[in-house]
Amino acid sequence: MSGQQVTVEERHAGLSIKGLTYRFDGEEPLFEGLDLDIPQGQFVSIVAASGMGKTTLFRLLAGLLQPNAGTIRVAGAGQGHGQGSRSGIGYMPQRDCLMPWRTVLDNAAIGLELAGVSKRDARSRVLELLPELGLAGTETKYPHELSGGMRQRVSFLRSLLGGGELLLLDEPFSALDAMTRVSMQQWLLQVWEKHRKTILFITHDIDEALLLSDRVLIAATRPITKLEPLEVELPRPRTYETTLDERFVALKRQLLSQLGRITSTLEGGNS
Ligand SMILES: Nc1ncnc2c1ncn2[C@@H]1O[C@H](COP(=O)(O)OP(=O)(O)OP(=O)(O)O)[C@@H](O)[C@H]1O
Repeated sequence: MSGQQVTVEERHAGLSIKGLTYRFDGEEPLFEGLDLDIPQGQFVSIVAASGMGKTTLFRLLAGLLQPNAGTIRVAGAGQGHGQGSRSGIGYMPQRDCLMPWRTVLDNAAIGLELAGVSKRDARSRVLELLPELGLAGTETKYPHELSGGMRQRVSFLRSLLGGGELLLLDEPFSALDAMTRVSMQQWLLQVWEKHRKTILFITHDIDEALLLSDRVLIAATRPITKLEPLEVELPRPRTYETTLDERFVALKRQLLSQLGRITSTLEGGNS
C-alpha cells in the first residue's frame, strides 16, 4: 500500500482511514470499507452503541490490531499499515493503568522513556508540565495517594508526552463522579486549546461530546461502513456555560434525533 497516491486532503489530515475492514476470527465484521479523514488539530468524538467496535477501532489505530483491508495514516506516525504497534500515537484507555509502584513523575515519564528519551530529560519535561496540568507537587506521590481525576490527569500527561500528534481517548472520564467529570472536561478543553493535538474521543455522553468537539461522529450502520458527522459550530473557548446556550440545545436536539433514527434502524436491521 506504500506506493499509493496521497491526496492533498490526506496530507493535511491528522488521521486518514481508507477502506478499513476488520473482523475478529469467526465473527461478523465490525468495519467494512470505512473511510475517515480528520484534519490536524481537530477534536472529534465518536458516539456509538455499546459493542459496535469503538475500542477495536482505537486498537486498530494504535497498531495493536492489524486491519483485514485498508490503510490508516497518522500525521507524524511511523508506518501507515503493517506489523507492530504504531509510534506517534497517544492512547489513553478507560482505566488509568498507572503502575502502582511508580511515582507520578515516573508514571508520566514512561512514555518518553519508551520513545528513547533519557530518564533525566523525561523527568524534567514532566516536572515542567505538572503545574499546567493541575498536578503541581504530586511528583513523589504514588497512584493510590491520588483522586480518580488526578490519576486520569497523570494518565493523560503520559499519553500527551509519549504520543505524537494524535491522541486517542477511550471514555477517559466514564468512571468519575459527576462533579469531577465536569471539572475534567474544563481541564481537557484548556489543555487541548494550548497544545492543539488531534484528538479522537470516545464517549457515551452526548453533552460531553458536544461540549468538547469540533465534530461528532455517529456510527450509523452495523458493520460500520460510515460515520455520520455532526459539525459542532459553537465558538471557543467553551465553558460549562456553553451547555446552556440555545445553539448547544439545538445541536443536542439534532444529535438525539439522529441517534433515535439510527437506533431504530439498527434494531430493525438486527431483528
Ligand atoms: N478479542 C476479541 N475476540 C473476539 N471478539 C471480540 C474481541 N474483542 C472484542 N470483541 C467483540 O467485538 C465487538 C466490539 O467490541 P468493542 O470493545 O470494540 O466495542 P465497543 O463499541 O468499544 O463497546 P463498549 O462501548 O461496550 O465498550 C464486541 O461484540 C466484542 O464482544
